[in-house]
Order: sequence, then structure tokens, then C-alpha cells
Amino acid sequence: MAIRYYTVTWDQLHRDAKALAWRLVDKGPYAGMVAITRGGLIPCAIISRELECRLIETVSIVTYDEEKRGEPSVVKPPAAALESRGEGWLIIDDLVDTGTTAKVIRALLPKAHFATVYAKPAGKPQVDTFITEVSQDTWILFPWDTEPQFVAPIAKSHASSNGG
Ligand SMILES: O=P(O)(O)OC[C@H]1O[C@H](OP(=O)(O)OP(=O)(O)O)[C@H](O)[C@@H]1O
Ligand SMILES: O=c1[nH]c(=O)c2nc[nH]c2[nH]1
Ligand SMILES: [Mg+2]
Repeated sequence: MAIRYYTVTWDQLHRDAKALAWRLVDKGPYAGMVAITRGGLIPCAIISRELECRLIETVSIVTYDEEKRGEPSVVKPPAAALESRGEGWLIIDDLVDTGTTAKVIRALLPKAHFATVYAKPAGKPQVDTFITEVSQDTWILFPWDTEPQFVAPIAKSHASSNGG
């Protein structure tokens, strides 16, 4: 199956994270927020500003090596939220894909509210609130993983693909 790419710019990420904050504001107040590093850090910063929530904990789960999956391991647990099992806490990640990361965090913090900006169908059941769904065969390209580069004019690439 050919992979598609969905490019997210800084502006779009800011807009989508704010849209998520709008959905979350009435579900609070929150005891604090847990950002899933590293992808959840920037959406968490944007949402914490909107919700005026200044207590931020982090959790680090290592699952991916580039675009290949490995076994998930908790590199840094969300210490401040563990005792309450996440009650009143808001967990933020940039996206849910297979749901592997979300399942590990949910086991640690079963009472927390889990929110992501983007969601793919396989992981969607693990998430309480999200903004945009993309198909399972789509790879989301975040602004921190990409940079603008020169692209040849259409006429040039068209001519070379026609042997011109
Ligand atoms: O639903 P899943 O299949 O588990 O995939 C989703 C997770 O994968 C990405 O993180 P990654 O593990 O690549 O680490 P990073 O956030 O440090 O880039 C993304 O930020 C999510 O946390
Ligand atoms: O940058 C990313 N884009 C994705 O679509 C994805 N899925 C899992 N992990 C991911 N990281
Ligand atoms: Mg991540």
C-alpha cells in the first residue's frame, strides 16, 4: 500500500491545537497536563497557554525508530500524576496512530483525559478528544521534522519524465 503524506505547517498546527483547546476548555479545570514527549510538547505548550494551566508533567515512551515500530518502553514516567492515577489530569500528544503509545499511557493514568491533535482510525478508540482524522496509510509530516526546499517547475519535471 502506497503511503500518503499530510504536511502540517506551524500555522496549521497552532490553529489545530487551539481548536483542541476550545474542545477541552469545558471539560476542565485540570489538575495539570501531561505532555507525551517529544511530539506532545508543542501542542501541550499551546493548549496550556489557552487553558491557563501552568502545571506540566512529562512522560516519555519510546516506540518508533524513524518510521519503523519497536517495543514500547517507558523512559520517564509521569511522576506527579501517578498517585491519582491521572484523575483530573489532561494528557496531550500530537497524534495517535496504532494506539500503542496511548495504551501504555492509559495503563499508567487510567483516569486522565487523553487528547491528541490528529488521529488515525486504529488509535482513535484510545483517545477521548481529537481534532482531525487522517487515514491509516497517511504519514503526518510535522513542521519540526521538515524544512522548505526548492522544487523544480512542473514543466521541467514533466519534460524530463517524457524524455525531454
Ligand atoms: O499510536 P502510536 O502508533 O503509538 O503512534 C503515535 C506516537 O508516535 C509518535 O511519537 P514517537 O514515538 O515517534 O516519538 P516522538 O514523539 O519522540 O517523535 C507520536 O508523537 C505519538 O506519540
Ligand atoms: O511524524 C509522525 N507522523 C506520523 O504519522 C506518525 N505515526 C506514528 N508516529 C508518527 N510520527
Ligand atoms: Mg510521540
